[in-house]
Amino acid sequence: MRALWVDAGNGAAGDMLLAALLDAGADLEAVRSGLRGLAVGPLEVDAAPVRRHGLRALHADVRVPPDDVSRNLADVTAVLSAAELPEEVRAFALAVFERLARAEARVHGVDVSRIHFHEVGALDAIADVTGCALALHSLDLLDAPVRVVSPVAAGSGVVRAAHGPLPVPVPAVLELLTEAGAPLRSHPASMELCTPTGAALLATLATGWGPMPDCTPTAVGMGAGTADPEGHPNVVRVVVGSASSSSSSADWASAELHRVDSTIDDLDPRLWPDVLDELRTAGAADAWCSPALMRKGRPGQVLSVLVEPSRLDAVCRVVFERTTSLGVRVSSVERRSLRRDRVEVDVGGAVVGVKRGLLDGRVVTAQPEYDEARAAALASGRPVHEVLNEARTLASES
Ligand SMILES: O=C([S-])c1cc(C(=O)S)c[n+]([C@@H]2O[C@H](COP(=O)(O)O)[C@@H](O)[C@H]2O)c1
Ligand code: NI
Repeated sequence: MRALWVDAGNGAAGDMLLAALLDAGADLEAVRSGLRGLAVGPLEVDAAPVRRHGLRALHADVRVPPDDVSRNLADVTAVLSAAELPEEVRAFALAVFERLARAEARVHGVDVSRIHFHEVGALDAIADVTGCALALHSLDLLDAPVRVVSPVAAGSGVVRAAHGPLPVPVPAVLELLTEAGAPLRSHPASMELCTPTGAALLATLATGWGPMPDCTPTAVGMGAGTADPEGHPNVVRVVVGSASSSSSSADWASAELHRVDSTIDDLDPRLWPDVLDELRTAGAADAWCSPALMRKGRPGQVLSVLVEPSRLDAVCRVVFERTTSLGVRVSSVERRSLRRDRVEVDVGGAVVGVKRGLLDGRVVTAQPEYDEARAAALASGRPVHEVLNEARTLASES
């Protein structure tokens, strides 16, 4: 079973990831020819060996025509939709830009439809993202069930961007990594180590976060950034291999998480939705409540949270600060997640997205996005359950 581990312990940027994947054996010609299919070019990429702190690495030189267009998500989607690309490559690149758009929307406090990418929608970002998608495709990793990313170093200091000076980690990076439940790693370098494009790529490709999974490596890639700071090698490492049975005995990803439980019978019930939201913001991979009958026959809730080890303290802090809990139980759990994808189906002329769970190459669950099914039902005057059933059937067959 194909497996990928990305070592982002010195940060990550789009061009560094592309270089690392090329160094691990991705076909440069396939990347070049895919980029030629984008109508905004010519987008050129070359790769050359460099040394960073005594280590050999590959540097990707991505060249794009002069461009001062400010693009929004619809513009980037149009570019990618019109391009001649393998469908999985297009879907991956679109997913990266959708993540970027959601993060930008939250950072700037506007609706996703109204965000304008500045640097992150520029041609070099489009080339980096599409190039990484093509490189992952060439390494047969786009649907690999095990794709783990190490704790990410985001850096510190201040960077000058189109918005003016931004604190590092830049806001979009923190949003992207928080939404994805990524563990962060502190790093001595005072510079931007992880860029928004790098964070969006990591978040989209990661099926899990943590140390290298049990695997037999077949290739290693070192991707260098342009900067060569004095204090550390500015590189991303990737390890490509096959996952051994202990990391995942079937077509699913495995991750070691903590589970935090606390029984609570005296919290104002109106506060629960905000508590669950705050836990997710603090890095919870999942958070929920289940009703329980407690001491003295009082109805209460068992609050349960799944969280990466590096976010455990932040989650416990939210439980103690935002609820009436006086103590939590922490245990270790293994989470197994089905490989999943998203397809879009046409139900009576309306597009409905469907999330599918895959096992051994088969679709075992297909769940239409309720809001999209509801909109399609309203537009056609059909009952929602009929639209849901049709979307589910179409997605299971596609
Ligand atoms: O383009 C935009 S809107 C933008 C937003 C942010 C925020 O954190 S908000 C940061 N930046 C900076 O742009 C450069 C380029 O980023 P790439 O991901 O394209 O390499 C980088 O310094 C970001 O911090 C841009
Ligand atoms: Ni921004």
